[in-house]
Amino acid sequence: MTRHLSRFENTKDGDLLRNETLIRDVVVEPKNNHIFGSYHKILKFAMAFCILFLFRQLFHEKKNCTFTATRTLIGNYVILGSVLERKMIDQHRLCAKGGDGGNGCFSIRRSRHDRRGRPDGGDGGRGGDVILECSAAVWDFRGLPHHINAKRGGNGVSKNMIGSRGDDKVVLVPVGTVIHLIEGEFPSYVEKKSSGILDPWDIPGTLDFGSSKSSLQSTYAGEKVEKTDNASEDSAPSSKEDLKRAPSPRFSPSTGKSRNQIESDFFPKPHGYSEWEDMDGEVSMSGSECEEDMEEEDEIQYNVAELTEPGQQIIVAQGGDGGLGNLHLAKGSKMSKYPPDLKTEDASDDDAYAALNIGSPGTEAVLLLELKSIADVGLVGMPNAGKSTLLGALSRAKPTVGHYAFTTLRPNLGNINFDDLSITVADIPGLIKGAHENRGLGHAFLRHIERTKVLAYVVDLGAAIDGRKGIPPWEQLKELMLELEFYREGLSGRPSLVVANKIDEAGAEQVYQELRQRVHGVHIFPVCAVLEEGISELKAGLKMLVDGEKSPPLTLDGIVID
Ligand SMILES: Nc1nc2c(ncn2[C@@H]2O[C@H](COP(=O)(O)OP(=O)(O)OP(=O)(O)O)[C@@H](O)[C@H]2O)c(=O)[nH]1
Repeated sequence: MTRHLSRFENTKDGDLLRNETLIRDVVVEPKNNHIFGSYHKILKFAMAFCILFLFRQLFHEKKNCTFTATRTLIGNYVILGSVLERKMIDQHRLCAKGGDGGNGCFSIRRSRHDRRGRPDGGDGGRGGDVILECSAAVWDFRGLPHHINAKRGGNGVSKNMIGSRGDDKVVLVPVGTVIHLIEGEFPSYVEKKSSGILDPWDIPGTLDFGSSKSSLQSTYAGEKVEKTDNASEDSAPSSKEDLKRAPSPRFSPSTGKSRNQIESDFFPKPHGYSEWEDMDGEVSMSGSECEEDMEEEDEIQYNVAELTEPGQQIIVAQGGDGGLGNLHLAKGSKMSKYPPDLKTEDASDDDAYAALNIGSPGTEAVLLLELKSIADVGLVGMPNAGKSTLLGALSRAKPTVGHYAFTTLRPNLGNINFDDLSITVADIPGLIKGAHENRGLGHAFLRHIERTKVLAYVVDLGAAIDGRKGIPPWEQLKELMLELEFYREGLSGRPSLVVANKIDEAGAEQVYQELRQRVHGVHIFPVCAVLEEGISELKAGLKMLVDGEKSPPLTLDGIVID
């Protein structure tokens, strides 16, 4: 599937953000390693119980009971499996908080030769980041917690020892996760992991901003990615070196001054270094300006980032910087005199000192995660049209098939392999009239169609024959198209073909002939998904469309209805 992702990279939704950021060792959340984590736990438990029971019976040489126990074991597994199969969770609200930075240490090292002593307090370690990692092992957002907090950095210690860095929290999310920002800081892509020993002072960057907001382009994993237009337009340091020198602008609760302001009081700015001026300007805005910004941030910012490739990582909440130990505070600052003469130092300096000594809080973000499946072909049809059966016939996928509507509750993916190409096909839950108003499975269905390149409309030829109360295939087509258009204009205009399914049913041949007369332009493929008839022709038709060959699409004008 990875190979096809690049096809979406230039779509409006597919614009990616990236950042130059180093990342450290990570602790993977074991809970999310499998979509049905809890489901499998229960099954394992049931299996273990039954196996124990089996051994007990064997031990007592009761063969009849052994047979009963085996049957119970299989029965339990099947029943639990079907009961616990639940609806896909493809939307998730997440509150992420980066770990706070550790506090700097205040320590004076005295010796026989140096009675006055020297400062040797180490700095606090950085807090951990909250990272979302794209993984093919995860199907939906099941098991993903709503609140994720990364670990706090360790406090600095004497003998100039830096506090330990807080552990990152890495959670796995499925391929095709789109991130919307409700509140907080913009996420930033992790470009590469550092292999060496970690620097607790290493500050991951925010977004990589260039001179022109819309023309900014960079590479991620060998592919070109673009920053979305709605990304933040603030100025920020351009290189990692600058980022190290310019700590993130945060406010100190004790002094009311920003961390930048305090640090610039203590450490003189390098001559001609304009970024400091910019950063200061940004931080020292008036209260009313801050409030305005806060109000703006309350609105949801859609599609700030998306994860489309396994292994991609994004920092959604950054750890706070560690506080300075007294060794660093003394160096290069006004406080070169040590220990400080508390009588002569003024109170504001004390406050400022305390503010620098305390680690910064980690950033917080409230996000809305949304899953949009990525496939080359989307099978679109009314419930019971035979989409799941068709997917099984086209690929080796084994989706659930049932003679009742809404058997499919989540998109199933399958691959059609050709010598030179592999096509991903998604069987999407059935669509009913009013789906755009969230009827039936509504948006849960339509969302997944947005990402497919080619649409295969699956119609049931037997729906209205022999006095059945179903909808004739041409009307099915019209309703499907209207629902797509109501949901998002232009969605139905993608390359498409029509699959006339259930041709094996009595009277279906006449319906097929009528369908051909009523629907013009688009290619129609008669198939019997159950018996796998007409499948090879359909595969060839899909390949042609995915390859980008021109073919007349289905249009509303091309459908004739009485
Ligand atoms: N006679 C006949 N029946 C078929 C054919 N294809 C599918 N069916 C039957 O139609 C019923 C519905 O099939 P599904 O594949 O579950 O249909 P679906 O479109 O995935 O249904 P939803 O999950 O509700 O969207 C099942 O009973 C299938 O056996 C076909 O080619 N011929």
